[in-house]
Amino acid sequence: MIQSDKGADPPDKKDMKLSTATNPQNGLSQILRLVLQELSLFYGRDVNGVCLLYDLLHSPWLQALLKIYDCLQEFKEKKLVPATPHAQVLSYEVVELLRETPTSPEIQELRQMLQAPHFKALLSAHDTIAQKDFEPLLPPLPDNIPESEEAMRIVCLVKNQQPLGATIKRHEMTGDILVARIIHGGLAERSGLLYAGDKLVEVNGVSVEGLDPEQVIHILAMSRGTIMFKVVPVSDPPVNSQQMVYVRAMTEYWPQEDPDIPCMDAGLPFQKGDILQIVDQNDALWWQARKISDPATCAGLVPSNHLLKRKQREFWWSQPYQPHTCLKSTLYEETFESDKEEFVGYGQKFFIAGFRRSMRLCRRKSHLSPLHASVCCTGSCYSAVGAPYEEVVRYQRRPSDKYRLIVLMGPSGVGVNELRRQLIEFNPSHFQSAVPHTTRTKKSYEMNGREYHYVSKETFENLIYSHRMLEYGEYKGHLYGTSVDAVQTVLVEGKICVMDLEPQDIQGVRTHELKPYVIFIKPSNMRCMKQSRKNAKVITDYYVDMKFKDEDLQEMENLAQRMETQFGQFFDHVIVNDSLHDACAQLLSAIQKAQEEPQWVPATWISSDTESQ
Ligand SMILES: Nc1ncnc2c1ncn2[C@@H]1O[C@H](COP(=O)(O)OP(=O)(O)OP(=O)(O)O)[C@@H](O)[C@H]1O
Repeated sequence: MIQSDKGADPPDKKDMKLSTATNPQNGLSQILRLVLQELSLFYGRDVNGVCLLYDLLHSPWLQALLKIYDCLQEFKEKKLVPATPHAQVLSYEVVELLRETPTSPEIQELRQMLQAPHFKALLSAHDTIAQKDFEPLLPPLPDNIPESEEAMRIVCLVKNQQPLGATIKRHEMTGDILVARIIHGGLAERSGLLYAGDKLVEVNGVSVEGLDPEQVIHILAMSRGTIMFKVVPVSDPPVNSQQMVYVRAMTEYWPQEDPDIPCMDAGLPFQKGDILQIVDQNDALWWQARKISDPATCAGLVPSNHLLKRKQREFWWSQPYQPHTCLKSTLYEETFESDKEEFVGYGQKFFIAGFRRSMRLCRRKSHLSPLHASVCCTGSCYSAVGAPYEEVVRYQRRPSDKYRLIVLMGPSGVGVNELRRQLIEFNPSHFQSAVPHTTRTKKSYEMNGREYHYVSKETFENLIYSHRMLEYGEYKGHLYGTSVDAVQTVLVEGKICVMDLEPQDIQGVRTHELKPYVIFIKPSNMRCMKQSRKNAKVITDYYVDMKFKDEDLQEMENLAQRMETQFGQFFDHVIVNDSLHDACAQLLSAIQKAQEEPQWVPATWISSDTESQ
């Protein structure tokens, strides 16, 4: 026990011995208080810098700092001495006092008690303990530490169900076992005790010298509870100062199928369209990433952009030649020269542009035309060697911004047009289609700019070559298509433009100007489709009122699968069109979210946005 030596000082000396901190004359806090008082006199006047100085000296952090300083000063100046002499003096003085005092039975009893062996033993025990120093006793440093000796670090980690979150490798030249990388969010990283580059010397007391990394991993795998590493720390631990980057996976990746991955168990599998948070790009070949859908888990290894591109290219070259990968339905292959009603929207409550019966058909048929191939295949078809990751950012449309273009996509007959029509009928002042262009001549009952924009073939082709056509096709010798300007006209009016597209046209609309939100309309399973499409009619240009056959439904399902496999990375939302009522409700809600809630969009859309402001 230690205590302050207050009792030893005469009362008049006590004040002097008080710390400068508690002495009201000398304490720093007191000095500061006086300065503040002085300053407060000038505070109201316009003296240069006084207010700033006053505020600074008055700041709570400075006050707190001074308090700590004062406390430390006070503590420093208190003479803390062991209690031993004190206790001895006390017992001696009491005994002396008792001797001098006239004896009485009570004092006699007290004297006996104080002189009793157990009381003496108690005082002696107290003094012995008071003399003890309870600070930990460190062993003396050996005098003969060789200069070449490397500093070691002992690291103990308690292994639970999760992996350690570190990978090891053997140094090519020295054969040392090194920590290759520390996985973000893993046990090793959270401990803050192991770094990439640390040299393993022992694991659980077993020397790793001469062992293969696999043997070391085996030791680790067999260990339960606490694992003790003896490591030679890396001289310069790597610092991850990189910014977090978010990317959309434009391809899929399965670590189990990749023989090149440095550690298969540490790999992160992902699918097209997954949003990944890249947490570490220090390694040129292997990045560390997390799925944003699963942020709590520790990161995993993914190939870097450069490496994945290389892998894609190698895979692409290893595939047999395919002339074109555009998707094409076999549902409609014949042509039927009839003059039947052209607009599906005809005969309804009001006319809706952009619902020409053959619009989707002509686009599908035209994808093999030389004109389309010359424009489309240069860049708009997603090629196998396209960027494997697309950097994305969170985008929240401001109320003053134009609405995002809504793109519906799906296999023939799934209900893309039906849903689009229902949406526009539900609120025609809010949702609208763009008026398409055509090279055919205007009919007597039509109006330029209502059913179509009627233009010459030359004008139409110029629009295509200048990339102002979002989609187009040839049908019965005439060109049909939707231009960027037609979509912009709807958006500028403050309405939501809803259009349908073939998947191969998707790249053309993905611009910062339109910021499209792509909704994939998917068929449900065959059993449900048979039920829900019992009374539905296939819309073709060669049969009227043809019912869906099983083959049609099967074809639809197959095509939907191919679309998802090939273009799934572009889909922002997927709706299964089983019950039309439910699908409409889901569509409305998805569109509302797209316009009002933050969404992941390509980073280039936003940076070009800022530039244009
Ligand atoms: N959920 C549904 N339940 C029942 N019938 C539906 C449903 N969705 C669409 N249909 C019907 O299926 C038929 C085909 O729909 P729609 O014309 O919209 O297909 P599409 O995807 O636009 O394909 P295409 O462009 O080839 O015509 C229409 O008769 C439509 O009313």
